[in-house]
Amino acid sequence: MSFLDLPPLHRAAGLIRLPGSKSISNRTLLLAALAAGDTEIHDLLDSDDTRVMLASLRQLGIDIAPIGPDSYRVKGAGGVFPVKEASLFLGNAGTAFRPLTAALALAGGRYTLSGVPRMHERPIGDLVDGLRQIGAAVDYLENPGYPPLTLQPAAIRLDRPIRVRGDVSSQFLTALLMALPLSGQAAVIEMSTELISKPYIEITLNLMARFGVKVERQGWERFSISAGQRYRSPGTIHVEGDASSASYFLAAGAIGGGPVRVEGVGRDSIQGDVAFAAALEAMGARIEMGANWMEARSPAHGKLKAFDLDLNHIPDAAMTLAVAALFADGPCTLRNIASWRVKETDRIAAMAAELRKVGATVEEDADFIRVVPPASLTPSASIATYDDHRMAMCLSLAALGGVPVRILEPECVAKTFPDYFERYAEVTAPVIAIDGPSASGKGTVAARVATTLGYHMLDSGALYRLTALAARKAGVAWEDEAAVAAIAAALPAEFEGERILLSGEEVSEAIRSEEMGDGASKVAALPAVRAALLARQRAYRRWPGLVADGRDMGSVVFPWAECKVFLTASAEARAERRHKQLIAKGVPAKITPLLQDLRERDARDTARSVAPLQKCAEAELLDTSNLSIEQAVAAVLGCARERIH
Ligand SMILES: Nc1ncnc2c1ncn2[C@@H]1O[C@H](COP(=O)(O)OP(=O)(O)OP(=O)(O)O)[C@@H](O)[C@H]1O
Ligand SMILES: Nc1ccn([C@H]2C[C@H](O)[C@@H](COP(=O)(O)O)O2)c(=O)n1
Repeated sequence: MSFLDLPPLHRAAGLIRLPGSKSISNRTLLLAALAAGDTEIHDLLDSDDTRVMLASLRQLGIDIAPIGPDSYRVKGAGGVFPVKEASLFLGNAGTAFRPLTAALALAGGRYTLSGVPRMHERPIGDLVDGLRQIGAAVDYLENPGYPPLTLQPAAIRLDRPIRVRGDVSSQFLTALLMALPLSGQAAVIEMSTELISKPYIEITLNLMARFGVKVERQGWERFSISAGQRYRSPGTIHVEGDASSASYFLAAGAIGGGPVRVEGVGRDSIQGDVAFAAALEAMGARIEMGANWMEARSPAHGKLKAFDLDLNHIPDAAMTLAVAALFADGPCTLRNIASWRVKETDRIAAMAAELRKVGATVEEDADFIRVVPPASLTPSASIATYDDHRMAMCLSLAALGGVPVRILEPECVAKTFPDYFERYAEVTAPVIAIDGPSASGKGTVAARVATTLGYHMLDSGALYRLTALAARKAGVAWEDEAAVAAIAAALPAEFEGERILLSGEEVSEAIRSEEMGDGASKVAALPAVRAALLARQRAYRRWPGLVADGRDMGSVVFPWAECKVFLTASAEARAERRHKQLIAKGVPAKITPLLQDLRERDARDTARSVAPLQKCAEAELLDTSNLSIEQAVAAVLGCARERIH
């Protein structure tokens, strides 16, 4: 069985650009396919569930072309699927299965829809009942009330309101709402029970409106669509970041100190799960929010507070609260979450079982769960994930209790967040940032510290040197900001141990020349080049930790680094070191021009407008003019031991 061992984590701080929202991605794909005209969709989520929807729509004859990273052009079929007979396999993607069932029931073709075994255990009877009321020919292929399904052409009549239950899944209502405009007739849906997860219906109505179809809503009991409304492409749609995925990072910030900032959702979001931030705030976490971002930090004093909340409106993000409860100052109760029982797994039972493994006392019932946090978490729990992405992501937060945690079958996160664990490491792995001027010994010291601690290493100067070399090879002037930035953004560089490759060619020595050092300093002064290399540098932050050396590691790239060192030495000592280094390599060199060159480089690196070389207030100053390498290494290790838990 596959597994991932998370190390004990003590702190979370950093910045995450969220993947696209699953709910918005799959709704938008379907609406774009049903609309008249072409739609460009940008920032689409790339995950198992969206791949299922893309593949199904293509199978149904919809022309969908990639036009860039996470961007597609969908040629709308104007409400008529070109393919009239198909057998679709929809995995465990509820956001594909339910809406496609309704849309295909009105499409006048012969279709079968099936999924993985768990999908065949997830109820769909309420939706089928609703479709049958309007004359749709939908039949169960195995067990009544559950997929797989078969659909046949039928005459659709909308002469009476459709009565549908809303207390098992709001996706049934979403599916009907999105499909009914295909009939061209006036349609009315009346809820026969209380509707759960209302914010998901708001997403549906919002997106339908963007595609030109207006739904009149009377409370949450009755929905009307007037006759003759057709989907029309809005032209371009940008998918927001996923608010449910944001919950793991916000919780990490609330548990592990923070700040953890997520970009892609914020105050202007159409997703109900942004309300998760309010629940964290109720626990005492400090939350800040902008139009398109949210940020969480631990309470100013003491632990997170216990809670007793009705979480019906945020069923997915509520799972994250169940794990945050491990860090609360008392028992926490999550109410009105019966829908958890029919999700990817029975999430109430699964959550209870796994929280017990890390030491919590858990009480569960049909629609609530109560978590009593332990005094300290049980180390080395093996967490089962039930082929449920959210179980894996939520339970990863337990490691923030300073205990190792094993996540079994971690690949299940691919359903909505394929690189979740890499991103989680980017806010939780400890960082030692070593900045300083040229030839101060940063690289030498950083490499030895990394080896001693078993940490990863980032030589950020090498990226600027590689950019300068790549520009030279491409005949691009080092002053040409836009062209050099384009090179930096797509830098074909690989690091294989000591070997550095550019487009497959070894350049380990070539980038170390004084000329490339000078070129690096010049391209590094260009803001667009620095911006192009920022995310790439941050991606080096991996468990168990990172030692990063450069000029702006502590100030810009890793401002959250636990341990920051400003390593320096007098210009004379540095010129002498560089001289020795070059002579040892058999490169002829003279002290005076080296000293002159170092001073010029210092001046340029210090005076530039973006990310200048400077000592941050919180960085430890280490002057190595009169220190041996061993003494310098010992000093940095001392700082790391003191500042990293
Ligand atoms: N106390 C010391 N600490 C670190 N390095 C030292 C020390 N004394 C001598 N050196 C030597 O100084 C030389 C320059 O070190 P290094 O290349 O690590 O510097 P750097 O700051 O990374 O330079 P650059 O920024 O130009 O890459 C190396 O040959 C190293 O062995
Ligand atoms: N984080 C960094 C790293 C390097 N640079 C620039 C400035 C240096 O002159 C040049 C080469 O770096 P070195 O290999 O000597 O460490 O790259 C920077 O601006 N920011």
